[in-house]
Amino acid sequence: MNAIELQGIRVALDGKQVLQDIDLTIKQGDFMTFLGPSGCGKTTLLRTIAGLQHADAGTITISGREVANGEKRFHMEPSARRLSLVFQSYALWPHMTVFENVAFGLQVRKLAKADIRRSVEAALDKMRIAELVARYPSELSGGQQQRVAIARAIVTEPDILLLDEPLSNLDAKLRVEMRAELKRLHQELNTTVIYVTHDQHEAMTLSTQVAVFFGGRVVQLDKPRELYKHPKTLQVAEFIGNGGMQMNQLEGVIRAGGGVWGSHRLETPIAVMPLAEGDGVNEGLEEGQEVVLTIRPEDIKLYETNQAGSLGVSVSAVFPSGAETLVQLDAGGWQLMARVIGETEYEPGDTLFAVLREQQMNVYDKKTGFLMELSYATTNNQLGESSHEDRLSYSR
Ligand SMILES: Nc1ncnc2c1ncn2[C@@H]1O[C@H](COP(=O)(O)OP(=O)(O)OP(=O)(O)O)[C@@H](O)[C@H]1O
Repeated sequence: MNAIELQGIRVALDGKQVLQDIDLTIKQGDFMTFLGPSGCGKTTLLRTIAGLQHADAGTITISGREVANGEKRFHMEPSARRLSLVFQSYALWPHMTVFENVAFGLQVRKLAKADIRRSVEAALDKMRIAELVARYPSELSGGQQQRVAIARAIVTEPDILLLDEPLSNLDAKLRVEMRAELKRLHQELNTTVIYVTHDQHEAMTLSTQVAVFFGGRVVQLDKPRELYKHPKTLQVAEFIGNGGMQMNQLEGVIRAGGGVWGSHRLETPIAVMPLAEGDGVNEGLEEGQEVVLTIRPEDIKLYETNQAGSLGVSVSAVFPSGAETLVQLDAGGWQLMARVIGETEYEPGDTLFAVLREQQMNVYDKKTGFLMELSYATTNNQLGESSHEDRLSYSR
């Protein structure tokens, strides 16, 4: 059974449409992340699922039960939806001990004292903070407070756990630690989790599914790996490419018999991809169509000797970081970043040969921003065997 189904959800706040026709299915046991820039509606959708915000239109079904219907003005109380919400601010009660904070939700339900104690201890154990049981929030670090907030959310054994940027108030080291804790917790509890963040790393490392939001719409729903490999629009590619996950962008143009990349403002193209023809392949391409190609640094391989289809480049800067080295390259005036595992001996000014792995390139229509499905005439891992003479050259 699906844990949550959203159909046609619309929400306006202060006369402004904040969510527009959201359709989304979240499966039981998924770790679904709502990812997107600030103000795109992630929190509003989370609050709408929780029942803290009413949908103007659309339906929400949780575990097969309709909990909201905008058209019918039906909105089930948040407490009846069997879900728990953890906010960015931990919102612990300062005058209560850790035990009392975590026990509160169970006391409201008037459970037996012995059962409450057992459940609270189990939740604190899961969050690895059993020893803090008698402390007050003011005696806890930020990370410990967030663990208490999560213990409080899981103690009621909700079907669904909603987490709104729960790590954003923590320092970098604690964030990494808590990320691992959340992953472990999800695997252990097998609860459906919805997680809001604008941090791509968090989304990639934690989620089973990611919904990318822009302007109140879900623009892509995918597994993290797919999202990383094939962003459906240039906007998504650029967003995913921020935050340390660099993405190279090259402008190009479609010419008869080939796609020409990185050449838009250059006399000589830095790369030409022979496009396959016939049987409807690559139909609809227009001569002169402007495109943007993206390729990740790890998909550019560097060689010291000339390779078939390689590109002559010069090293403009080297950024070692221990496990890997980023090498900035100048390709005929175009800057590219390549990632090399470990350390390198390369130095600025060195001449190298770069091979762009064609299967890992994404090509977008510059006008619409949508990913294009292109088939190339060569399927080897390199640029193709085209010699420089074969390349279609044109001037600015
Ligand atoms: N109570 C409100 N009244 C009016 N507009 C609101 C209200 N709450 C949010 N908004 C607007 O709705 C839009 C979506 O806000 P929301 O908080 O859902 O975005 P978000 O993607 O979660 O952003 P962030 O990552 O900054 O929290 C924003 O433009 C915001 O200004």
